[in-house]
Amino acid sequence: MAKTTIPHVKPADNKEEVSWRERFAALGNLPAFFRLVWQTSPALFIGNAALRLVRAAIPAATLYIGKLIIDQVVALNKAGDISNAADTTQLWWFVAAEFGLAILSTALGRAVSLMDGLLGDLFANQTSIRLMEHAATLDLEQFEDATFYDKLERARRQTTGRTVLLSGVFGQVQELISVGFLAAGLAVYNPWLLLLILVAVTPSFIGDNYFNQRSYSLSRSWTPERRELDYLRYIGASDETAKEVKIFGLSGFLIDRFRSLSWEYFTKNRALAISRASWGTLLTALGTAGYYGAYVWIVMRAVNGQITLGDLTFLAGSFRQVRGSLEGILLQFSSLTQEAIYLQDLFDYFAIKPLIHSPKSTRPFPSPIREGFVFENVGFKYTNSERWALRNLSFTLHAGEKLALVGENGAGKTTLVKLLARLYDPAEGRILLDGYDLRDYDLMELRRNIGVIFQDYTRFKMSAGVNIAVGDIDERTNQSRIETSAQRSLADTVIAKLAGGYDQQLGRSFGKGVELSGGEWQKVALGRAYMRDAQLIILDEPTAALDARAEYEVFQRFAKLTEGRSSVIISHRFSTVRMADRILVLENGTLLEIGSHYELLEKDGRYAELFGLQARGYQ
Ligand SMILES: Nc1ncnc2c1ncn2[C@@H]1O[C@H](COP(=O)(O)OP(=O)(O)OP(=O)(O)O)[C@@H](O)[C@H]1O
Repeated sequence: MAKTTIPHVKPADNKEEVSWRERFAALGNLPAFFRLVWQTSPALFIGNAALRLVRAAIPAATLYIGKLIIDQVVALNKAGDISNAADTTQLWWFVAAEFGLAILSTALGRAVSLMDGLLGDLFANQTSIRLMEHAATLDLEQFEDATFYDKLERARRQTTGRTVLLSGVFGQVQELISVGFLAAGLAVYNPWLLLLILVAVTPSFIGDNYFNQRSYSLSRSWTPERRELDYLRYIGASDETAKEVKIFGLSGFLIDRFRSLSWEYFTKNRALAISRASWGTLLTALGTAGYYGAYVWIVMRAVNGQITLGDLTFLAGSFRQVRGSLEGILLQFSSLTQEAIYLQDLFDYFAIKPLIHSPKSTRPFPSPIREGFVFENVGFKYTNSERWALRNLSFTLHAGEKLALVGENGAGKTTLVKLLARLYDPAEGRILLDGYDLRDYDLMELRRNIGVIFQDYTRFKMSAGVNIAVGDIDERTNQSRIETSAQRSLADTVIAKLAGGYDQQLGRSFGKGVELSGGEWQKVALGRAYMRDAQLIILDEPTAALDARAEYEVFQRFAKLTEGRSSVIISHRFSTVRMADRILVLENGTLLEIGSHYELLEKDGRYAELFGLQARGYQ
């Protein structure tokens, strides 16, 4: 992926107003933007620029030929010999030339918008890919941060509609060149006309800038609410939520929230749009008055015979076009700075750097792991929380050991697992692997050696085979490996019942997808653990949805299949937990007890209490 160096300005995240200085500074993003567009397709980029250049010369040329035609007609009239074929040859050549220019202009216009469209589509695709690539490098913690999500959301919106900016800037340059030609013609007659035009368009330029700024600020400050609106629209009409929305009768509640939030946004936008339209009309009228002032002056000169009729049409036409083009340029300029500020959001997102990464020089990953993982006084706090999720945690997960984590909801079990996989780094203390800090190893290699199935595993709306293969996606075409993994996790019996077998689309979102039961999904997800040839396998409540027989079978197999490897199991079922070599009991993020099932029963502490509670429940 090509590297892009960027941000020039950074409007503070929730700031409502964007100053003029910031708007101009945001234009500094344009070179980086054009680099991205150039990388998208150099051929389309050059083609587009070249065609626009040619097109820029057409208006002045057309007007000038128009002037020649009129002067010629007047001259022929004066001579009183319009029927003389020899004298009209030149006239018809001029007409033919104007006709040719008109055709050329239309053809070029079509070609340019075709190229804009193609380039825009390609650019949107490539930016989406970059967006996903960058997301893959970021930390889990960054995804859990609401302001990050707002940035991501704004960046995502940049991936479409960027053709506006693209054709805007190209069009701007094209217009400027056009105006250059026309203005040169006007200046020859009277340079003051140019000044008059500039004065005439200034009020509407200032007005437009002001309103663009307000509209950007409004849209920016409403990013969280717009995200909420999207979310409400999604949960109000989605297969995933339909069940609960119906049972609990939530649609009224969701619609009310959507209605009030969207109405609030609409009214703010409407107020802005109305005042923009009113001021726009007034300020443009000022410009029109300026134009007619100049027009009167030109007409008077023609009446007095100071300029020819051809000159009159050329000047009036040029004047009208220069005014229109200048107005367009200035208007575009203000929306251009607005687009450039939006662009800042995209670049801001790309500028977010992950905090968890591999060190410059890495230590080779032990194969096999000899000593195991050692937690030394580990503490961790989520950024958006005041509480320590884990604190003063010290224990060893020996190589080849089967460790179970037990604790009440919120005790910190999942957090511990996330630290092992370096989804987060400890805020205090450290985790060692075979004597060295986890941070000394290559991050990808560490993750390759650890297989984790989380309790909230993802149900990919893809084929059954892919849903297992995600455990080691490089092996997705290795059918026998997928099937073996499925047998080990009991997913094979689930898949045998599917009409499409391993190719069966799961989930109802696409085509002929079928939905699985909770336990069936869990068996499929468990298969991922066996796809991965990991040295440490972690199952976070992997059997919560399984029936008693399936759970028993899964663990019998799991014990056998993880022989010689380390494993961590989180479970609230003591029938599962007791099979572990040692059990670690967590409470409020701290270690309460650690030992084998029998040791802990003998100790008669919290584990014995919880075990007794559950056992009594079955009596
Ligand atoms: N992403 C997060 N951001 C902020 N706080 C979090 C986050 N994830 C977990 N927590 C908090 O950290 C604490 C430990 O959570 P953790 O998920 O590790 O508990 P657990 O023992 O796995 O619970 P359970 O048995 O319910 O799965 C909880 O108080 C929880 O509210």
